[in-house]
Amino acid sequence: MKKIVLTGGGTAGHVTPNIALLPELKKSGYDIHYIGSYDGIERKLIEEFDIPYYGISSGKLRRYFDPKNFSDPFKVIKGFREASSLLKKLNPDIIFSKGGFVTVPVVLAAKRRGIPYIIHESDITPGLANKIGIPFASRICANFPETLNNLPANKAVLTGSPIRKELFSGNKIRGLEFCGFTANKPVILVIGGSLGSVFVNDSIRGILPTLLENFQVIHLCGKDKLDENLQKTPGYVQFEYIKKELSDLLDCADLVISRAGANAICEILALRKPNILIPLSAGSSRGDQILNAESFQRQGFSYVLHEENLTNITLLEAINTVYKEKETYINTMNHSKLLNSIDTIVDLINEVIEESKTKI
Ligand SMILES: CC(=O)N[C@H]1[C@@H](OP(=O)(O)OP(=O)(O)OC[C@H]2O[C@@H](n3ccc(=O)[nH]c3=O)[C@H](O)[C@@H]2O)O[C@H](CO)[C@@H](O)[C@@H]1O
Repeated sequence: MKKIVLTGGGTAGHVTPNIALLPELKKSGYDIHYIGSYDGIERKLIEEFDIPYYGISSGKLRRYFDPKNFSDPFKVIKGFREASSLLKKLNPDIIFSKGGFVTVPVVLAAKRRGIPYIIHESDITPGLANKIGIPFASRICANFPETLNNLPANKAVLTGSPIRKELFSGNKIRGLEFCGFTANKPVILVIGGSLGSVFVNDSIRGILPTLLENFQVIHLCGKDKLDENLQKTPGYVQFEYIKKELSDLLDCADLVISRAGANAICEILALRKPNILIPLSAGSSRGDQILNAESFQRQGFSYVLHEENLTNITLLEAINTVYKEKETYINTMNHSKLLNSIDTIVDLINEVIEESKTKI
């Protein structure tokens, strides 16, 4: 039986593509193991699936000053030792790394032990963790065609991002019932990224009374970001994070307002949802979401509202415009080609294992 270790974590965007691969990997007969951090979101998300999970120490690598910069490198070294002894014990045929800081010790340990690994990059420009692993990776999967320019041509493959199959089988009625909504008013689904976004939350809550005159609002606001004062507002529901009901909520949404995390926007596109993207600003990140959002805007899939331009007025205008022009957006999205990412990635995994056997 072939053995694979999946790794990725820190935010859900570094985990849900791994989850999307699970059914196909199981069908292909893989013995699947997961390495994540001791207490990251990946642990909670993976624990629902029947696969062994191993926690390791994880330290963040930052490009800016933070007192933790003194302690985190030691965590990475500890994580490397832990990953190395885990890989010795598990002896997998291959590792699939979805990115996030916890993957750095794993891919470095894989390199040391001569275990081949594949990296997947969801964003247009590779994140720091993936950049560290790229030079020794057997293949690098890219989500955006633009990313190929930043990757070694002999290893880069355009695969798109694996999307969980169950997201395509949502049910509108179930979604409305789950929220206690009626079918009389259109529904806006707000997704502030997997961790939630204070900026997006405040922006939506700031226009809520006006919004609720014409819409019902489902708000995925992130852990510890519920607003108790709004709990009983008719036509408004808030959740910290939604797992299995997400497909139903997406199905009943007439419009989605979202951060521009690479996975969320690919899911929104795949489900043909008219959308407004509010990318995380360059001041708080490397600017990856701005590039993701601008790519979608150029292709006519999204209306983009940058943080610096967002006011109550511009947000309401954006909502009214996109809702009015929703058919145009849907038509444009209908012309986008959905890549068969899951099958392509599983084929690549098989290919790299075969290659590694011939090298021995
Ligand atoms: C702050 C930060 O570092 N954000 C990065 C992070 O975002 P983040 O983790 O938010 O990633 P994405 O938006 O790409 O993916 C979020 C995933 O969580 C799922 N989901 C979300 C909310 C919910 O309630 N339930 C649920 O299942 C979405 O369906 C999606 O599959 O990784 C992305 C992919 O590398 C990057 O583009 C983002 O810039």
